[in-house]
Amino acid sequence: HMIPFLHLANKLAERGHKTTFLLPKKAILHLASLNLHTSLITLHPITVPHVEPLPPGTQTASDIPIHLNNHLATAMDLTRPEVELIIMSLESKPNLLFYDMAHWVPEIASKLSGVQTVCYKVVCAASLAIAIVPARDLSRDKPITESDLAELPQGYPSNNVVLRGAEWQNLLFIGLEFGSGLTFYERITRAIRSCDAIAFRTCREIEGSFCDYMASQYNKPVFLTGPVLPEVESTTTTPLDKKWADWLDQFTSRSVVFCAFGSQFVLEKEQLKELLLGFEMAGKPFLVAVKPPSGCASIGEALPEGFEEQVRERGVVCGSWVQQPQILAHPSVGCFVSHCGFGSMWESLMSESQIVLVPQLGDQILNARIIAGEMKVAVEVERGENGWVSKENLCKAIKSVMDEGSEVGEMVKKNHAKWRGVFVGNDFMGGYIDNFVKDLEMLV
Ligand SMILES: O=c1ccn([C@@H]2O[C@H](COP(=O)(O)OP(=O)(O)O[C@H]3O[C@H](CO)[C@@H](O)[C@H](O)[C@H]3O)[C@@H](O)[C@H]2O)c(=O)[nH]1
Repeated sequence: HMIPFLHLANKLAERGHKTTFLLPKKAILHLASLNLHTSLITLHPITVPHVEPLPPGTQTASDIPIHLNNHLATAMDLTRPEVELIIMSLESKPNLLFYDMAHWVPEIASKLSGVQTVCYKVVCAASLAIAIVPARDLSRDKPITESDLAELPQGYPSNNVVLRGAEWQNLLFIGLEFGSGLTFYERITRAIRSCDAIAFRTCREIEGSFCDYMASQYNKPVFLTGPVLPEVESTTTTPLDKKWADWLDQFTSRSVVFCAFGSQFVLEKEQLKELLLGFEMAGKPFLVAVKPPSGCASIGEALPEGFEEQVRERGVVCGSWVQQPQILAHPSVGCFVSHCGFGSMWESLMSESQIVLVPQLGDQILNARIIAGEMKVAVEVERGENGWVSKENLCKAIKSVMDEGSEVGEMVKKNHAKWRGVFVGNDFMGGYIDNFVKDLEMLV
């Protein structure tokens, strides 16, 4: 979640506002190049204390498998004294404190007079509206079940942006512990209840009803920042590495399939193998950038036998971080196979690529319902009963958007162009930020 916070700091800096951004040292190394206004944005290190059973040196969620996030949240809570000290010793008193899951930030603000707090949410508003609202009485006395969740909270504003059947399992984690003895549900409701304003990285055009629902559930003002994305073509943005630019340059316009699944999710080895066979089957050039699957130290261990030989001319699998926005902006890329994390969702909507979705976690499924189900700008890959994504289904989805003359392909392309026109035209993003700044000024 640090990338979207930094994007927002950049937009505020463009309007002359200063930000001090507290984050782990390792994240600073990784994200420093995204800081486009070093004179106004200070990246200030914090030390993440060791908490068992986290591997030594853990600093961010992308260092660990998802089931350990609970302990990382405990470690985050232990940074509170350091965070408080840093805030108290800032040269000038801040007007606003932004936070996400650190529910205790408003308690620090209350020690300084006149400091307002904003709980900034960088997941879709629908994912909070469906799960983490007071209308759900998720008491801790009994474990939360799928059927508890499948009953929508009273007043939830959609019958389409929902999970179905076994997909509800993806939300059971909200009843589990997420740091310092709190459940995820308790942590997030506490964080939202204690802020002065809630902010969402979304827009009214696609999530207005969910934002209104959140405002009424929490009885708080809700401010929207819009998508908040940097200009990929700008001179301040680091250009795409030559290695990838050269590789992509050899293919014709819009012919390459690019796949990435975000900073967090780790596939099972067999599922990754199956997906790779699906890319090969689709017959297009492809670049897959995913984390090595569970149990594998490197991506090489996860490749199907003879795969590298077979796809040498047209396929690459990379197990480390690539510059996703720059790759999406390359003219050879024609299809983005994405997990539909909220950041990737916005980046895909702004791109000219066709979009194929393989959502993994609960919020990603809701994002997919919004952009594939409601906006009809993307195709979601069908899963088998056990949640398995077969090579045939992946190949079918890719071909449905890439093959010439495909009706589905034409339909999503037309809808995507229409929505892209909305998001890219008329200073859509700038207008949202300007309004957001006005909302903040009123709050202050
Ligand atoms: O190799 C990579 C992989 C990712 N990215 C960037 O990293 C960000 C990834 O963000 P996102 O698409 O939101 O995915 P996750 O990292 O998986 O995000 C987490 O946070 C999201 C909210 O931002 C939630 O929607 C997801 O469920 C949760 O896993 C995007 O800006 C990508 O461009 C890269 O640049 N290179």
